[in-house]
Amino acid sequence: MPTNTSYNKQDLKVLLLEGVHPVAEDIFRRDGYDNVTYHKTALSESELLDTIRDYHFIGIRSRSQLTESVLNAANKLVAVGCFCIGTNQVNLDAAQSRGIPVFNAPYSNTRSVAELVLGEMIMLLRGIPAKNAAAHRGEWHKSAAQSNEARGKTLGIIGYGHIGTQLGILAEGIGMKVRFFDIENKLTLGNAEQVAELNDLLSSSDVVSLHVPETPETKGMMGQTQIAQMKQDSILINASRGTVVDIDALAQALEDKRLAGAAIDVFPTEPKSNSEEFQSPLRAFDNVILTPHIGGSTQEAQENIAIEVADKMIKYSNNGSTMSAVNFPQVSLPEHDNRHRILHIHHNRPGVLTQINQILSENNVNISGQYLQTQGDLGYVVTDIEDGSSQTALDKMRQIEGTIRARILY
Ligand SMILES: NC(=O)c1ccc[n+]([C@@H]2O[C@H](COP(=O)([O-])OP(=O)(O)OC[C@H]3O[C@@H](n4cnc5c(N)ncnc54)[C@H](O)[C@@H]3O)[C@@H](O)[C@H]2O)c1
Ligand SMILES: O=C(O)CC[C@@H](O)C(=O)O
Repeated sequence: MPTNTSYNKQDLKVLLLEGVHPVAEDIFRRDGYDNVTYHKTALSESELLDTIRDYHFIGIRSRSQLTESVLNAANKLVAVGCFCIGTNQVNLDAAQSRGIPVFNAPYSNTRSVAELVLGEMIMLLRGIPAKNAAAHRGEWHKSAAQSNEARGKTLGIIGYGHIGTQLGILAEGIGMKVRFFDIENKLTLGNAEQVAELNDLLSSSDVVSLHVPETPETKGMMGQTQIAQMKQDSILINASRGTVVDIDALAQALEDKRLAGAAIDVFPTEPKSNSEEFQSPLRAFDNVILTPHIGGSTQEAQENIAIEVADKMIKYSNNGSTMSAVNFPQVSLPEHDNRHRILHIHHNRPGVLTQINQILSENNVNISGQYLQTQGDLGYVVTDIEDGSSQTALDKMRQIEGTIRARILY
């Protein structure tokens, strides 16, 4: 249901990129945000620099890079929606320091990734990708050589989070033994076993599958040394982030017949659009499944993501709630029917709350509810008020030292 706001929703411009599921556009329009621009592709940095200044909301997937310069140009930007899990394509600190929350969908496509990896693992253990490629060329490789059941084999999962755990359960369901390596101590599901050292996992697994985020520590974490620690004729799967595996080292291990195969969904450099050629040394190998970053691309996942992220952006716009923002203090707010709500975003320093309340008191504004949350250098104070001059109070709050932005909802 459209809610009343202090602004005209039709004046707020929404830019949806990278073919996010169309239900996102429907959700914005249904709530009264009629000014939606929808693109099937990503925009380059220079295109974003030209375009973003007009928009209040932007929805992207993993290709569009919201760098500090792009965010500098985004004068009107209120919030960013990443219609995916990963948020490494956004400079989160730069967004935070400008008071822009970034939302994502941390769970909606995890099952899709786990299912794809399970399928790839079974295919690779049977040597199907190479046999399939040969059959397409007219060759007939009827042989059981290097063709194995998954039952009884060991799957080593690196990163036992939302995807890693689901994969572990699915793999145990077909009789695999599951071991995992994670930097955190994790509650193990099923009969999975956490191992303390990465090389222990690598040297004992028939299949190694990566499910870590992109961080400084995971960049290149599967390099020449780690790949050399993997068992002879084992399989490497990466559907996490392209920077995690050294592709040249993997290509060399395949060339040397150290590994039996691989499945790679994410790459250090990915084409910006479907019309750009995909370049990779892995194209030379029949025993490698190459997929165009579609681990989470199912109808079910994309629709759920669109609903989740569009709802979060609209809720923030209409009501100020920031639940599950990845770079912002998280506040879950009740509706504010018949009350004005002032949102104040500031650098987290002592005395700001006192000054806000002083201003409200001096303007005879009666507070009916107040919420404060901080994260790092950012403070977020939400004040519901019943009477008094809210616009004057807002104008004064904007003068408080350290204020990044403030707005009012009614
Ligand atoms: N291919 C796709 O289309 C696709 C789709 C969804 C997610 N992803 C990517 O998959 C990855 C995992 O997603 P998730 O939802 O399971 O994330 P998650 O945050 O739930 O789990 C990540 C796990 O990795 C662990 N970890 C972090 N750093 C580590 C390190 N250095 N060594 C070992 N473990 C480490 C964390 O403790 C956590 O348990 C993310 O990079 C995400 O962007 C890709
Ligand atoms: O949809 C995408 O572009 C990214 C999918 C995936 O990598 C994610 O981070 O959720």
